[in-house]
Amino acid sequence: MVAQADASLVNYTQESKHLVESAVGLNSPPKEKIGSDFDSRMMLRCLELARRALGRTSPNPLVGAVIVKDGEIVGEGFHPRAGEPHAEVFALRAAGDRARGATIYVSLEPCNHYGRTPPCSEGLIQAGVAKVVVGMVDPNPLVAGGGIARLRAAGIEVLVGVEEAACHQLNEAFVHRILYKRPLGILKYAMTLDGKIATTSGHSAWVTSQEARSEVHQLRATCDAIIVGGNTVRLDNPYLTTRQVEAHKPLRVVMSRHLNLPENAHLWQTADAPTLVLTEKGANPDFQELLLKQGVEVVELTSLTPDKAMAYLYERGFCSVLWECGGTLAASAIAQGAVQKVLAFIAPKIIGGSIAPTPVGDLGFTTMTEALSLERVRWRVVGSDCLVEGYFPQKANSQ
Ligand SMILES: Nc1nc(O)c(N)c(N[C@@H]2O[C@H](COP(=O)(O)O)[C@@H](O)[C@H]2O)n1
Ligand SMILES: [Zn+2]
Repeated sequence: MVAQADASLVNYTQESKHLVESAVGLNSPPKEKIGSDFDSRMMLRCLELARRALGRTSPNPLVGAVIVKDGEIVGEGFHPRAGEPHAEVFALRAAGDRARGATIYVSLEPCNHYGRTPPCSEGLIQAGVAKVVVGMVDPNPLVAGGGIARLRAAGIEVLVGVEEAACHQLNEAFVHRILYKRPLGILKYAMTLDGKIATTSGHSAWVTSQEARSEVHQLRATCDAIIVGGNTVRLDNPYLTTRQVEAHKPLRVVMSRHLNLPENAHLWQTADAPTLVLTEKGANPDFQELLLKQGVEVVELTSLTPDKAMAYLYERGFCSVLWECGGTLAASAIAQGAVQKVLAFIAPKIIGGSIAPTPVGDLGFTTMTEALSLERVRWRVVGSDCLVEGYFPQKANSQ
């Protein structure tokens, strides 16, 4: 039985629930283009700015802002990390007095609450902006349309939904975290044309091309954590780094119930990225001591399952987790609803072998009608390989 994740929309008022459902594409029909071509260009610039903080803002979203006066950009900003000012504040600082009577473009609805920082809605009102163009409604129940309502109540013109799909795409992990109270789980694997991730002897270096492997390093830099099981550490001895000096370094997470892991794994011998081992209460105290001496963090959970691991990483403020595990753990993560998105690199190679490992282990299905179908499927060529991407269906629980 595969778990179906429900978005809990019960914390919203009836009005904000509709706004959020529409913004995040739950229960809503396709929409027409909103705003002019110039509005679209400015919003895409906001997204470009927001991307400068990729991987560094969790639990906060990626947000960019641009201020335009008389057709010219007079201020820009983006949110660099949680605890620091929001994108709008940086843009207002850059624009100074030129913000009065100007239009501000912002990829996410301005906030209207006191969090780690004061409400941007009030900052925009005080700065005297004439118009606010918003990419998407903020699904955070503390905002959820409240920022837009506050600006309109102050007499400011507000246009909502410019390049909404692109704004949503950039913050899909933040949106998922808010709605489902779990990080977005992304399962990534590389397999041959005949569906194998290694030969029968376990050799897997390399299934895909150099270009595909570089793309994986870039993907890692956008995620908060990369998770594997003990088997992957024993068989592949991975580094799980981004290999890029300047990039964000996601937390490397190993799930191991008994800590029957090699003492000299690359993960504990390389300090280039932080490492966390999740285990169960009282597991192998000697090995725990060895890990701690190597600077590896160890956390004992009462029971170690993919969902428990995701619940723990949610509490730590993570928005996105990349599953780079073997087939058995991948099947269990899918079955527990810990995977929402799949990225499959397919190499045009055939290695054969009926016992060679496959990317997803047994899900207990016996008929094709039980197969899990992905939606919003896209594919493109990367080097000599094909990257197929899709999502498991999600639903809103809005009674
Ligand atoms: N519009 C907007 N711009 C930004 O730059 C942001 N970071 C946000 N974030 C929203 O506010 C919440 C975080 O508030 P604090 O940073 O703790 O004050 C976050 O959950 C978003 O809802 N919004
Ligand atoms: Zn704000």
